Amino acid sequence: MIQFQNVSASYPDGTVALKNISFSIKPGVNVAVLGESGSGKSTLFQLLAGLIKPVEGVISLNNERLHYKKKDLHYWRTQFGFVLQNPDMQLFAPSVEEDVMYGLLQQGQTPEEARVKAREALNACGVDHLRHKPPHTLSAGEKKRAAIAGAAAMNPDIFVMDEPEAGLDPVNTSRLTALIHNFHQQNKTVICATHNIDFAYEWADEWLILNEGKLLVYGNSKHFFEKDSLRSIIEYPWAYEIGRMTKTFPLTKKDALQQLRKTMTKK
Ligand SMILES: Nc1ncnc2c1ncn2[C@@H]1O[C@H](COP(=O)(O)OP(=O)(O)OP(=O)(O)O)[C@@H](O)[C@H]1O
Repeated sequence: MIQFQNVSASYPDGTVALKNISFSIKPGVNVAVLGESGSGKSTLFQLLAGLIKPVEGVISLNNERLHYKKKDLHYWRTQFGFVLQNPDMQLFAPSVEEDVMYGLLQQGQTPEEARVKAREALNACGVDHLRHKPPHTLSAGEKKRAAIAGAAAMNPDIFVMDEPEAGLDPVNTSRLTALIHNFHQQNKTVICATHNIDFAYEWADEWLILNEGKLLVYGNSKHFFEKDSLRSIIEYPWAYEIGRMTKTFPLTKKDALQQLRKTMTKK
């Protein structure tokens, strides 16, 4: 279980990016982190990665508090797979395959084992054909998928992804959704910041909404969108809206489209 207890964070220039945030995320849950630009999503992820320290409050995983000594941080980070907002910050090896293998080799795996796992992850993310290319020559969407493959290859319990769908075309966004469902089946926790609520609606169990550095609401999918008061803050997923109109509440875009077709044919 990941816990934030009264966590506040600020930057050296004095910007207070998060104010007194508390929440708990149970293992195996998919959480969508939403909020306007500048609301504090990336700051929350930097805190989770131990890249910045809170000015107040406690961050813990399975009741173990995050400490900032090099050894503690190293252990903490082995439990997470991070996908940063900007993949250029993450990809550095001469080839995509070497990049994905890097973390595995650091773990002490043999080059043979590392290559097999890297190929599996690259395949799952649809970038195996790019494995020999230098990462900087990839398109933005390809870089993103290579970075996701790097995290997936390490088989962490928790994935933390900052706008992983940004720059992906619809086919690759669907692939990413399938990958998240796959992680879910393996009881992994997925925490994902996104501006695309329709993408999140396909996989999120819980929703965490930030507004100007404050935690506005944390709720589960079942009743989350029934609160009409949230309409002034977020755009509702279109699949939910169709479900509400037709009183069917489908969960997937495919179901929603089918429902819409049925309703249109009746008329
Ligand atoms: N290095 C920094 N130094 C000073 N202020 C920062 C720094 N990084 C972020 N901020 C500020 O902290 C606040 C939260 O920023 P953050 O990047 O966490 O927002 P975000 O919700 O991830 O935004 P976006 O959706 O645009 O990625 C903003 O006011 C931002 O200007």
